This record gives sequence, C-alpha cells and structure tokens, in this order.
Amino acid sequence: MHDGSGRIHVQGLSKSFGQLPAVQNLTFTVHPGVVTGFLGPNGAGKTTALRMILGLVQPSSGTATINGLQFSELPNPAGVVGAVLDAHGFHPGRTANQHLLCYAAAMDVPDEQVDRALNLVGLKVAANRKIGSYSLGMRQRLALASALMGDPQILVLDEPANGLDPEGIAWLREFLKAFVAGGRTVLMSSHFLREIEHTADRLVVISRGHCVYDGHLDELRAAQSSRALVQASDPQQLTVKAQEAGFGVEFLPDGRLAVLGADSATVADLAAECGVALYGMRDERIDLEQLFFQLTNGQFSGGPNYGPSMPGQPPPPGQHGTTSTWGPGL
Ligand SMILES: Nc1ncnc2c1ncn2[C@@H]1O[C@H](COP(=O)(O)OP(=O)(O)OP(=O)(O)O)[C@@H](O)[C@H]1O
Repeated sequence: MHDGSGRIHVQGLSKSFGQLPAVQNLTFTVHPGVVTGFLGPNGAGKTTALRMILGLVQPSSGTATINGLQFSELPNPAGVVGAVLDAHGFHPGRTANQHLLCYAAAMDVPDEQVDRALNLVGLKVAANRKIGSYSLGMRQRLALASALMGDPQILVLDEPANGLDPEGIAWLREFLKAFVAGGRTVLMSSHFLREIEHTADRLVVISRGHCVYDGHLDELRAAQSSRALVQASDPQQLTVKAQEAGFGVEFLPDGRLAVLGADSATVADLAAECGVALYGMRDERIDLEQLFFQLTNGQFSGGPNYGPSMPGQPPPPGQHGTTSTWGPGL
C-alpha cells in the first residue's frame, strides 16, 4: 500500500541518453498543500525528470516515489496521480466529451466523472465541439480534465500554462491554488519564472540536469531581492562591519562593494559607525527574472550571510534555518 502522504520523493535521480546526461543526481521532495514549480531553461531536463517520476522513462540511477511507491507499484495510479505531459495527440475528430468517455472506460471510473472534469476546467460549453477546432489553451484544459478523471491526490503538469492567454493563466492559478488548499499536491514545470511566480509556493530549479535551488519562492526573493552598491574609503573595514551585522558582501570589479540584502540607509549607518566615508551609493533591486538567470547560470550570490557564488562555496538559504538546498554552482 502507498502511504497516502501526497509526497513525491526524488532521490539521486539520473538519466543519460547515450553520452548526454539529461538529468544528473536530482534529489528533492514535493510536498502536499502547496504548488511546487519545477523550473529550468529549455533542455534542462524537466520533462525527462517528470517522465521518470511517472514511470515512463527508466532512470539510469536513483529513484522516484509517489506516496512512498514507484509509479508502477501504485495499486490505483489514476486515483493517486493525474498527469499532463502533452496537450497534443488528441483525436481531432472526437469531441471532448467522447475523449473523456474513452478515458473513463479505460480507467474504469464512472461516466459522471466526465461532466465533473469538464466543469472543473471550464470546458462544459465546448464539450460537444470537435477537438480539432480547439485552441491550444482549450487543449491544455482538456488535458487537465483528463488528468482529473481519477480524482487524483497529486497532479504532475508539464508546462500547463503553455498556450494559455493571461486570462487562462489566471484561471489555472486559481484552480491549482484551490486544488492544493485541500491538502493535495501539485508539481508543475515551466521554463518561464514569470509564468509561475504567482502560482508556485515552492520552487525546484534545475539547470543542465542539476538541481540548483529547492526551497520556498519567498525565501528566494528575500535571498537577493536587493543590494546596496557603495564606494567606500575603506572597503575592508566596511566589509567586516557589514559581515558582523549579518550581511554578505561582494567586491565588484570596479572597486565598489555590494552589500547583499541591505539598503543604502542601512549601509550608511554601518559606515558611520565604523568611521568609513562613502563616496557614492545606489540601491539595486534584482527582479525575479534576473534571479532565475543567475541561478541557472551559476551566478547567484545569495543574500544576507551568504558568500559570493563560487562553485562549492555558497551556503544555501536552507542552512539558515530553512528547508532550501543548493546544487552545484553551474
Ligand atoms: N528520448 C530522448 N533521446 C535523446 N535525448 C533526449 C531524449 N529526451 C530528452 N533528451 C535530451 O535531454 C535533454 C533534456 O531534455 P528535456 O526534454 O528533459 O528538457 P526540458 O527541461 O523538459 O526542456 P523543454 O523545456 O525544452 O521541454 C535535452 O538535451 C534533450 O534533447
């Protein structure tokens, strides 16, 4: 029997296609009650990892379990996990209704589930239209309806926002938030942070097959949402003072200091306290897109108390009383 926890646990998962290491030693846990975004640039290995979780690709090494069991061991997989991996491949001559009735028969669930699923995804009005006339956004909704047919505890969605217009994305966000509010689980991939930043609570970020961030989105925002750039008369002394106050400091190539997670007023106070003169100051805010770029290019430099981003050096936010973890600086 599965443990009913609603958890997906990925441990040391790797997959190579010939010489190509598509996924490398991936370890993370997806928790119930929150939406977890699975983020990475094109080709990072997201789809391969999701397919391994769902038992569609055999890992080269490592394991992926859902409710404590591998997918193939789940006694009632459709009732545990619903998946959307591809919003294509529907028979264009069938209606959504017909498509889902086939699903119901194949999954041995009552036909009434068809109406329920169509209602849930807002496709009831188009239920008797041929799928060939559907927009990509409608196909995404139909794919989601298919995943919901078994009334699953967990949803695994590969790029579900792809093809949705802003209204569709807003709808998906509300749908997924309501889904997890009852204690269910969502793992959804995207290569576009903006697309999921208002939906996901937690993030697993991968780059070139490696995990580079696993933690709360809020924590990531806080980690490097701002820094103060200062030109100081005595950079060494100000560095010591800022570090004593708990801030990370970087030396920039132009001689300025970047005090991570601090604003210029705070740095001015610190400088005054240690008698260091400042010749120029600027607050810099880093938006999430830059943050994502830094993460996936190994340039992330942490926030308060984190050192510069040298491979093997940056302590993760998780080492400061949180649950985040870091992979190698790529
Ligand atoms: N069946 C396969 N055979 C050979 N190479 C593959 C196969 N599937 C994936 N790859 C390769 O593995 C790497 C990871 O691909 P994957 O589709 O998992 O990435 P992704 O993060 O989902 O990318 P995207 O966002 O573009 O879908 C890519 O270099 C891809 O070309």
